[in-house]
Amino acid sequence: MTLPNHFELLATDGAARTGRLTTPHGMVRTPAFMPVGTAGAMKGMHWREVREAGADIVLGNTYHLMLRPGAERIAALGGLQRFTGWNGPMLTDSGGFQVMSLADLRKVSEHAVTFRSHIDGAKVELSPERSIEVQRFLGSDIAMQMDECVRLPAERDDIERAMRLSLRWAERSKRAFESAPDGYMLFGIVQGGDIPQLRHASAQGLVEMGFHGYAIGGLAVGEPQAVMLAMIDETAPALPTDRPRYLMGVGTPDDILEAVKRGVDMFDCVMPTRNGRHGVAFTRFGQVNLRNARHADDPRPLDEASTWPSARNYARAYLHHLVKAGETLGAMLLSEINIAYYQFLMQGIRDAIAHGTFEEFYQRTRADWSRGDI
Ligand SMILES: CNc1nc2cc3c(=O)[nH]c(N)nc3c(CCO)c2[nH]1
Repeated sequence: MTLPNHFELLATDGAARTGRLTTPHGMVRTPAFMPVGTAGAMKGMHWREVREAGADIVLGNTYHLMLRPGAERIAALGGLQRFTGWNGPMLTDSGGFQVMSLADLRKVSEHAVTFRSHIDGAKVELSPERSIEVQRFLGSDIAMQMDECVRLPAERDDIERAMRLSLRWAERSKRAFESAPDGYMLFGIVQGGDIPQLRHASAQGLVEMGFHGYAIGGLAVGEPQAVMLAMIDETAPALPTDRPRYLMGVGTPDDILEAVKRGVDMFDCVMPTRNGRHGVAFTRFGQVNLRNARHADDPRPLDEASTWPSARNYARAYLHHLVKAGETLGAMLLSEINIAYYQFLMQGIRDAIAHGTFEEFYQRTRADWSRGDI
């Protein structure tokens, strides 16, 4: 059964696309970068700054929120937007990936994944039906199917087993989602590791079921960038052109530029805030590690032409001091500077595709990154 389409393609330039995704809590301009607010907060930032930086949509996690404070509790308090104060679109991941990377004693069966909470050791079962129920309680605008993501490198048998399980879980997730009100969306997730035939089989299976959008999963799990890009080349063309494509967990600015060039519309990654907390800034001219002693006497801001005040108004010497002193303000400033840079990059990408100048944008942006004189 085909699901309604809330995505509108506005322009294409080669395989790159720019569009608009309408959700119950607002519009999402694509290509979009979704900052990751895992446990209902953007670490080190106010939502006001996330919005001002240009983010239309943020990501939350079923795994974390169902364990603490609890999905039913968030529903009773009005849902994620009311609970957190972020009043825009939200996407929630289904939990399978986080179980495999965070929980203890986890076990995957046909029915569900079972695990012990990393918070209090309680035994938890997460089935496709429970994952969808949690995402409905959270009230997220875009829910993800429950899937199993295999880290790479992996044996073909294991990749195929997880891909076929994920297809069966896609079916169950879709059935559990059917009662959702109009406008709320469910995305399927393509698996298949680094094996083209399995990627095609997974994409075909999901498209036959029909979803509001399609994620490319099972990547950014340890494989070289070349393998990730090759799998996007195999998968994107197998997905409908009129529906959004979301590359999960990606990535660096370079990863994003390469994936947009191959037809990807949505991204999420913890890197901007995580690297910010570790003293690394993303700028138009590449990454700057403020922990490095070479910044100790440097009065220059990170980028005097930046659209983001904190990137223009603070000396590198001060940022270096804050980072070395472990001052909270250091993590806060670098988190907002990095989120702002990622959104600046996405705005540049959207404008370039809309004007048919993506190739020039791609070349100039990559040249700026490698200037190295920063
Ligand atoms: C950082 N790399 C990464 N690869 C991913 C791959 C997957 C995946 O295959 N499935 C699901 N449900 N989530 C994924 C996530 C979490 C998204 O932030 C990933 N994150």
